[in-house]
Amino acid sequence: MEMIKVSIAGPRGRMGKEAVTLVEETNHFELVSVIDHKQEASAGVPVFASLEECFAHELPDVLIDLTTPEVGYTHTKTALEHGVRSVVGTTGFTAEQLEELKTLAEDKGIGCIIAPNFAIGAVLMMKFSQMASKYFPDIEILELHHDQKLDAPSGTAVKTAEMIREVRESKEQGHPDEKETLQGARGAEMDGIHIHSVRLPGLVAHQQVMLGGEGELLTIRHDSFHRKSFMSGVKVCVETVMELKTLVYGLENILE
Ligand SMILES: NC(=O)C1=CN([C@@H]2O[C@H](COP(=O)(O)OP(=O)(O)OC[C@H]3O[C@@H](n4cnc5c(N)ncnc54)[C@H](OP(=O)(O)O)[C@@H]3O)[C@@H](O)[C@H]2O)C=CC1
Ligand SMILES: O=C(O)C1=N[C@H](C(=O)O)C[C@H](O)C1
Repeated sequence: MEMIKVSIAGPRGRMGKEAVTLVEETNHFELVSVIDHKQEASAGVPVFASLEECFAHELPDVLIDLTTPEVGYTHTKTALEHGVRSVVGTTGFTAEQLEELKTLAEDKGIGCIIAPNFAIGAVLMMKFSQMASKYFPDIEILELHHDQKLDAPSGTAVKTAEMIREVRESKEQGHPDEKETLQGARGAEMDGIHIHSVRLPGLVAHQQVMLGGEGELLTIRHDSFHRKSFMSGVKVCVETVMELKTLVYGLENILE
């Protein structure tokens, strides 16, 4: 297999550290640089304070971005403008930003993968929920994460609701006259699906999709107990993005 040169943005972060280890331990990946705005990372490769400085030094084949919503969007855009493929785990992008980045990837004719969840089990949980929603259209999503997470709802919860929207008629759920006596009690809402976000120390990344029917409840749940759970997905994305000429949003679209 041909060697793939990789740069990682956010190498000191919870996900970034795991990604550095993954790239270092994969024979056909080579870590060529990291981007750390505080230049505190010790990765044994050049550390750049910005993506522009990094690209001026050497263009990698693939940028892995694991930063924050604003930084991740800017990095992905900058990478595409420089003709560099990106694998983006960072969540919190708007639909408009995704559309803009897709147009840019296609204009440049290069690959980009934005995957709100790299865990294979989480992708299956989303697919199973999509399948089940045809039979149980009343759905509430409960996502639970560590208390350092910046975005709510999680990218996974948003993606789950989007996938369900592809196969389920729009639906008002709950009593038509229901009123919140405490704002937020019914959570956020996407296409009638209510999304509830829990943030607590001790949690990693968890999601439970509850589908209610007459006299029954189907619960589909996934738990990531360790961030290693995301790394096989990152590896597949780095390999696959080399072959793409467009932006793919969601790991489910590249798994066989
Ligand atoms: N797709 C998936 O499967 C997963 C996605 N995620 C997503 O990945 C992202 C990162 O999560 P996580 O690792 O937990 O977060 P962390 O806060 O642990 O890591 C983010 C890192 O990015 C750094 N950073 C911020 N700005 C810049 C910049 N301009 N240049 C370089 N680095 C920068 C931060 O540094 P500092 O703190 O010093 O500012 C920090 O080290 C989030 O959006 C999260 O939702 C998380 C898990 C799985
Ligand atoms: O911030 C996290 O931790 C995670 N973020 C992603 C999301 O927003 O869905 C993926 C996973 O849930 C962990």
